[in-house]
Amino acid sequence: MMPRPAFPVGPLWMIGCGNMGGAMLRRWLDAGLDPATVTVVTRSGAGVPDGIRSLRAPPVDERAATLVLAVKPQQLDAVAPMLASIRPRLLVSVLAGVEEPALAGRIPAGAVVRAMPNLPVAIGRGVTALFSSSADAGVRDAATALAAPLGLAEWIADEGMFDAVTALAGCGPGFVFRFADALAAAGTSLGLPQDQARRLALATLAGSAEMALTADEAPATLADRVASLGGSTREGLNVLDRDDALVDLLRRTLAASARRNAEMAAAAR
Ligand SMILES: NC(=O)C1=CN([C@@H]2O[C@H](COP(=O)(O)OP(=O)(O)OC[C@H]3O[C@@H](n4cnc5c(N)ncnc54)[C@H](O)[C@@H]3O)[C@@H](O)[C@H]2O)C=CC1
Ligand SMILES: O=C(O)[C@@H]1CCC=N1
Repeated sequence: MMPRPAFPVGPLWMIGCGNMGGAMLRRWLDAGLDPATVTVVTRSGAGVPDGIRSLRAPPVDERAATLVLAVKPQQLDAVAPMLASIRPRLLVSVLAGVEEPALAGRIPAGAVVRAMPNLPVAIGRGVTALFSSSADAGVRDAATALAAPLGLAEWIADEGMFDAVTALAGCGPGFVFRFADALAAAGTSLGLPQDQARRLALATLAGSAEMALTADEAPATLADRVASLGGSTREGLNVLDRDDALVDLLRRTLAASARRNAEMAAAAR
């Protein structure tokens, strides 16, 4: 296995540390990020990992080399003024929708990287999409080094694709968790005890995903392998496939999320 790239040299400040910031930071610390180089700035002080300096305003005793912005898009204008004179080498924003010029215009930095992580980064099995208009190799290496311990990291060439990537991978775990519940509920409706149905649903999802990730064949081929001719899986697949029911449902699901990302982008322009 390739050695993981080293974390960028500190100090690293994280602004906002809720569901996503907290998941990323905990994973970075597990992966060897030096806690002494990290400062978290939040409104409430809640949710900051033990052993990390937690403040309500940016520190005055150091300058951030890397600034990770992890507040909600709607909170950007509340935090931007206190960050406007920091001028970090690298600003990494995980804000859905909010575009690079909107970030650079509010928080001057050597370079801006948009990152779109998802919740499984907490266990190092997430997806992080990255975009920057900067071609600087140092900037790209630093962002890649931050994303690598979180799971799969992919650079996106066109910022216009970022709302789509966000809908698929950023929001995706929410849809998968909902699917897991629906699969379990469907099992319960056939008579299985609720806790057993949930265990079976989650293990089935995990095993199928792992198998699809490592298989040489496409998921469609794997589905055909489950569906024996004249058997019961085919009957079930016929329900999902009729009039492209599942594909259509997911198309509308992702389109709704992408639309909301575009609205948040427009609000921040
Ligand atoms: N939750 C998720 O799965 C994902 C979230 N994101 C992005 O991550 C960002 C954060 O989302 P969540 O973590 O879910 O939200 P959250 O509400 O859990 O966390 C927000 C954090 O910002 C802090 N905050 C709010 N106002 C502040 C202020 N004025 N000054 C300092 N800190 C302040 C809060 O104290 C909290 O720590 C969003 O921009 C979202 O688009 C991106 C990908 C996935
Ligand atoms: O729901 C949201 O707006 C964020 C973006 C991706 C996942 N959560």
